[in-house]
Amino acid sequence: MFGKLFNNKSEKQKSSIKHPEVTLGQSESVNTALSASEKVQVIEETLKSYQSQNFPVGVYEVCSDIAVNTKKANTISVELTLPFPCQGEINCIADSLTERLNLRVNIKVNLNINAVRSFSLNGSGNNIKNIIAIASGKGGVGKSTTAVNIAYALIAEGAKVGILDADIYGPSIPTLLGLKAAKPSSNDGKLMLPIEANGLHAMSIGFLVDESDATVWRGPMASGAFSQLLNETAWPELDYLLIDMPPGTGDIQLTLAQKVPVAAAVIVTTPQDIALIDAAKGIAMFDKVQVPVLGIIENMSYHLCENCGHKSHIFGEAGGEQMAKSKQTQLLGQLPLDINIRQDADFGQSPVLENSTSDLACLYRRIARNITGQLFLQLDNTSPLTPTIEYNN
Ligand SMILES: Nc1ncnc2c1ncn2[C@@H]1O[C@H](COP(=O)(O)OP(=O)(O)OP(=O)(O)O)[C@@H](O)[C@H]1O
Repeated sequence: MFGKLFNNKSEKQKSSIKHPEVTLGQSESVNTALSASEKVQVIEETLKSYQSQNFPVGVYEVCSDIAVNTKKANTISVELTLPFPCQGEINCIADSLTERLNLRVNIKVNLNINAVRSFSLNGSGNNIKNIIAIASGKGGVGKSTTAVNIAYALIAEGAKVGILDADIYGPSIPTLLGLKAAKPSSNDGKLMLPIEANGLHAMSIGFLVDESDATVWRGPMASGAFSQLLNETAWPELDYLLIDMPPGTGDIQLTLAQKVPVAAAVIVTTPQDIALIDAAKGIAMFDKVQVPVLGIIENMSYHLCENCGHKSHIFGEAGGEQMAKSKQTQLLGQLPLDINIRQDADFGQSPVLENSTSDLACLYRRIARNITGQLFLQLDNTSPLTPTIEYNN
C-alpha cells in the first residue's frame, strides 16, 4: 500500500517504513450494530481518508505502527506512531470517530521523530534532533513571545523541546520563562545544565551575565558567546531546539544562520508593511545560507473586541498571507493581538500553560504542529512528499 506514495524514495528508504500492524483484541459486544472488526475498519478508513495541511496523503500513510484495542466495552483505544507531534489534531479525529461509532475512541500518538539534517556538535549537542530558527527581520514583532509559546505548544503536543536565546544583546527568554534570577549549574564542571521551565529546557546569556555587560560586546564576541551556549550546554534528548534569533538580518544573524546546523527557519512578522519588508529580507538571508524557510507566522494579525467580538486589523490585513504566497512558502498561522498574550509574557507565563485547550493555546498548538509537520513533509527523507535533499555545508 505504500508503493505509490513512496515512489520518490530509494528502495532502502522504502524498506525502512514498517507496515502498519492492526492488532485486534477480543471482540466484545458494544452498543452499536457493528462488529469489532467493522469498527476497526471504520477507524482505518477514517485514518486513510482524513486530509489536512499536515496530512495531505492521510494519517495512515505516515504511521509506522497502529494498534487497535477493542477489549473494553464502550471504549476503543488506538495507539499510533507518527513522525511529528500532532496529538491535538489526532484528538479531533478521535472525537469525530467517537460520534460516528457511538462509543469512546481514544487515540494516543507515540512519536518517532527523525533528524532531518545530520550534524555534529560538541558536548551533548548531539542529543538534539532538529534545530529550528525562529527569526524576524524587524524587532518588536513578538518573535520571542511567539517562540516561547510555540515551545510550550510543542510540549503539549508530545515533543521534547529546548529553547536557546540567540539574542546576546537583548536576551528576553529568562523574563518570558519567569526565571530572571535563575543561574545554571554544572555536574562535571564542563557543561552547564539548561534551566528547566515547565518541561522546557532553556539556555540564555541572560542566565549568565548582567544585561549591561552583554550590550557592550562586539560582533565576534557575541557570536562566540552564542557558540559556547549551544556547545557547552548539557542538552537532554530533544526532538526540537528552537533558536530565538536576534532581530534583523545583519552580520550577526548571517553568521549564526551559517554557523549553527539549523534544519529550517520560521519567520515571525506582523501584517504591517514595514515589518513585511524586513521579513522578506529575513527569507532572503536564509536563502543565501541555504536554510529552508518552513513558513511565516503572522503575529498581531487582528484584535477581537472583548465586548462586541468585532475583529479589527490594526496592523493591516492579510500581509503575511500575501507574503507567504509571493515567496512560495506556507502561512503557518495567524495570532491575535491579545492582552492575555502580553500579560502572560510579562509575568513569565504562557496561555498554553494556563489552559492547553483554550482558544489561544489551540492557535499556538496548531502553529506548532504546522511547523513540525512541514519540517517532516518538506525535509524528512522518510516523508512521502520530501524530495531527496542535500545540504552543502
Ligand atoms: N500577539 C500578541 N499580543 C499582544 N502582545 C504581544 C503579542 N506578541 C507579542 N506581544 C508583546 O509585544 C512586545 C514585543 O514582543 P517580543 O519581545 O516577543 O518581540 P521580539 O520580536 O522578540 O522583540 P525583539 O526581537 O526586539 O527582542 C512584548 O511586550 C510582548 O508581550
